[in-house]
Amino acid sequence: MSLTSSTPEDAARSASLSARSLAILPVTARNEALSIIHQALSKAKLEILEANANDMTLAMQASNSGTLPQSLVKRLDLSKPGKYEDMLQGILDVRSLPDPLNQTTLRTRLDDNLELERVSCPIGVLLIIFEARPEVIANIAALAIKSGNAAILKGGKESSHSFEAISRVISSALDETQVLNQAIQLVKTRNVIDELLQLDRYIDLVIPRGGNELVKYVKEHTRIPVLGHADGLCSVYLHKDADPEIAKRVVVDSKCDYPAACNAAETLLVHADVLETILPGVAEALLARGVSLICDPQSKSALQKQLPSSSAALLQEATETDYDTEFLDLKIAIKTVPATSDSSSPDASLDLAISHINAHSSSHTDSIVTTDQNAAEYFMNAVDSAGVYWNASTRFADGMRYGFGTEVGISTNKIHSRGPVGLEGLTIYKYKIRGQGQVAGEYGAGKKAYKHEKLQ
Ligand SMILES: NC(=O)C1=CN([C@@H]2O[C@H](COP(=O)(O)OP(=O)(O)OC[C@H]3O[C@@H](n4cnc5c(N)ncnc54)[C@H](OP(=O)(O)O)[C@@H]3O)[C@@H](O)[C@H]2O)C=CC1
Ligand SMILES: N[C@@H](CCC(=O)OP(=O)(O)O)C(=O)O
Repeated sequence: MSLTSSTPEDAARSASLSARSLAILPVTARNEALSIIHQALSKAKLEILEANANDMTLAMQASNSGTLPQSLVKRLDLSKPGKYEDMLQGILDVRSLPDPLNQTTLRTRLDDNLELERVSCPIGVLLIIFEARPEVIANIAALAIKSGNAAILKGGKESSHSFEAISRVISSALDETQVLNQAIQLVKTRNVIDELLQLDRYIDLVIPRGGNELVKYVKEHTRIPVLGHADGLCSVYLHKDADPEIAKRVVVDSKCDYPAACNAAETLLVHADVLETILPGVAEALLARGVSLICDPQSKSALQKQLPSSSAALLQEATETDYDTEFLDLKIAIKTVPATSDSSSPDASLDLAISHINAHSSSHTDSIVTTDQNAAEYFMNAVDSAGVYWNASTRFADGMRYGFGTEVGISTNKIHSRGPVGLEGLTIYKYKIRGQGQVAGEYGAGKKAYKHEKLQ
């Protein structure tokens, strides 16, 4: 990993050259590089946590003076129990996954001794811009190396000490491997991004992971394909026949497990029939975890009837913008889905919930709680999001939880990869033809015919 390429163009050019050599390294060499990085990061834990403590001191000062959101401080904190170990485990998990390269996904006999094959391969050079979450650098470095891609990384400025310490360790670890040091490049400041975005001759894909503004900015300033990982405005919908215990578990986990994450729920949709039956238990559980409930008039009046007055006094009133807000905090906007019937639809309320989600969510992850399998399958087919869940927390949207080892982030793009991006999301394919001197002009009307036989 290079910390010091002299210009953005040098960084991109050398990354591009390294990508060529990485693409043809055997999986044993790529895995060995991951083992060496893992050992180095394990050994350097104290040094890295010290650097992270420096970032945290500055971030907490800024947060106390109101200039930095709490959600950013939470993401930045690498000392939270288990976080460092999860980062290390992610590297080992990626190492144990099957090689994503050179996998044949199609074979066709075009004619005798003329075979077509589709084979997975790396994308090339990735430019990945992400938030101030220090462990992401190790996650992405592991995925990039295993998938044979070079990567240029830019983390959030608040994580600069942690980022530099982790980069230094990965950089000297790479010197002991067959992966060229320049395959993973670091850029430290945002002012080089504009120039990198112009280098489409060297960079093959940009992955901006952060707020909508970042993704929009990148899309407007480059000709390089962009795989946006934008905000997560995730919803949970409690249908009329939801199981009350499942409703409580799913909603509380979706909101409270890690409120600063993009896969935390921000909106709770509730069928009108269960406002006074299931919602109160869910609301009490959320209030007990310190969540502010921002309610529409129907849900507020139902809860005022059902909750003790001390809890009812905590309810807040929603405005329309609350249903378009990613709080990243212990807050949730509650909206009632009217109990309605419509002869043209078997379940008009379900359609209303789906329409709300398709209009207001960020196509990241949305969940329905219901005991009705048909309603659940209908919801999962009709909601246009990267993750659509039934009776499960939105917090499952994650590469580690999907068995991808770890993730680059969660793509909110529709192509080329959607949801948590792991090794498969970082590969593309090429077509190989093996022939014996055949030419295209031999085939066609009145000439030889193609066989087009599917091969195993
Ligand atoms: N879908 C997903 O996988 C993820 C989504 N998110 C979303 O990200 C948001 C939180 O992250 P937040 O800290 O606000 O992230 P930001 O979008 O503010 O920043 C993320 C990164 O982008 C850089 N950046 C921002 N704007 C520009 C620009 N115009 N030009 C160049 N670089 C730029 C920042 O640089 P600098 O720090 O130097 O300013 C930082 O490195 C939430 O909405 C969350 O849901 C977060 C993580 C993953
Ligand atoms: N997939 C990760 C969260 C990904 C993510 O975007 O996180 P964040 O940077 O906190 O918004 C997880 O479940 O913790």
